[in-house]
Amino acid sequence: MTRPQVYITRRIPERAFEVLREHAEIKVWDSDLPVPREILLKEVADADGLLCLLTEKVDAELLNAAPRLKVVSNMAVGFDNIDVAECTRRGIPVGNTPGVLTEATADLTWALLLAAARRIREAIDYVREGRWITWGPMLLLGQDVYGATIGIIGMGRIGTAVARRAKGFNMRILYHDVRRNEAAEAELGAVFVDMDTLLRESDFITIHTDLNPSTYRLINREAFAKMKPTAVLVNAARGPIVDTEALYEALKEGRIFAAALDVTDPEPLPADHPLLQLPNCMVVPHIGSATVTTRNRMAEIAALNVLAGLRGERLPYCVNPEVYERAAG
Ligand SMILES: NC(=O)C1=CN([C@@H]2O[C@H](COP(=O)(O)OP(=O)(O)OC[C@H]3O[C@@H](n4cnc5c(N)ncnc54)[C@H](OP(=O)(O)O)[C@@H]3O)[C@@H](O)[C@H]2O)C=CC1
Ligand SMILES: O=CC(=O)O
Repeated sequence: MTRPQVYITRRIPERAFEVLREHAEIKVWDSDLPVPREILLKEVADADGLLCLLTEKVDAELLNAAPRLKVVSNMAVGFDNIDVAECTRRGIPVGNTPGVLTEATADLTWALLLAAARRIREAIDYVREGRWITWGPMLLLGQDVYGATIGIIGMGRIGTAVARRAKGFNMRILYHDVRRNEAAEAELGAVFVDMDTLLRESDFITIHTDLNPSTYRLINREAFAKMKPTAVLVNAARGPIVDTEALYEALKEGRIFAAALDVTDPEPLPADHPLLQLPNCMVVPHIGSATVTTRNRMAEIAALNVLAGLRGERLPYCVNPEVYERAAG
């Protein structure tokens, strides 16, 4: 019997190969850089399973090029790179990797929040550039975190994990979401507010929604105009949720205190982008889930999703479960 073919679009942790090797022929784009689109379109021609990353666009063109595809498995929790409706229409289940990256991403969010509040990037540059002459009463003054107000946009898994950490800093926790999260309210004393209140009252604003039509450029000029001049914005979700030009203006003109971004629009941000010239902006290269343990777990789940799809079983983590209703109906 011929074994199913799986295409993996990048060098990923070995754990994925351990899960799949016995059951499928694996072909991998064995590089740390994304597979060029034209190669990807050729490679999926005989693929039964696709294990991809958030850098690959899975759209009708790709699906047309992959007539045998039985499963698309994203090694990420976010799946805005995938045309899920189109996959569903074709009866293809789509998998993602929720939960296992929640704590790592919340940790990174807090690393950014603290670093932006206390101007750590500027402070490191200051020392490295030999400008450190003496202790300075007015040197590199930042914002207090302990006891401040945090506004969390998107109180899902990662938003809630960020709020748990905020409890340890004795913060007042505001949040906004499309629906209330009563569990987070009961556990953490988080208070559900409208966006206006969150923007006006928060000292720290962190973003943890998925990217969807309702969150695209949710943080725009109007939103920045409502924030405190001392506010710190952290985006650890998706770049296009923030209007980059509006952010640049707000930072440049001192309408907010600082921003720290794990994700950008465009992504990657070119090295000569004006945002990178601003002392009150800190950018890291989309490393929210980048710990050894977390990436191993993500690889494992992504592989288990592929395996289930190849076997015609329900994916352990499926973003379009309606695909099974269609199949049953
Ligand atoms: N920087 C990084 O490396 C990482 C980034 N991410 C990003 O973080 C996102 C969140 O992950 P996770 O917490 O696991 O996902 P969840 O689905 O648990 O949380 C997202 C929350 O955002 C809510 N939401 C959706 N639209 C809006 C809106 N317009 N206004 C307010 N809230 C909204 C969702 O509500 P509802 O469920 O009702 O739609 C949900 O409660 C991912 O989609 C991904 O894009 C994730 C991991 C790592
Ligand atoms: O951005 C990362 C993800 O898992 O989504």
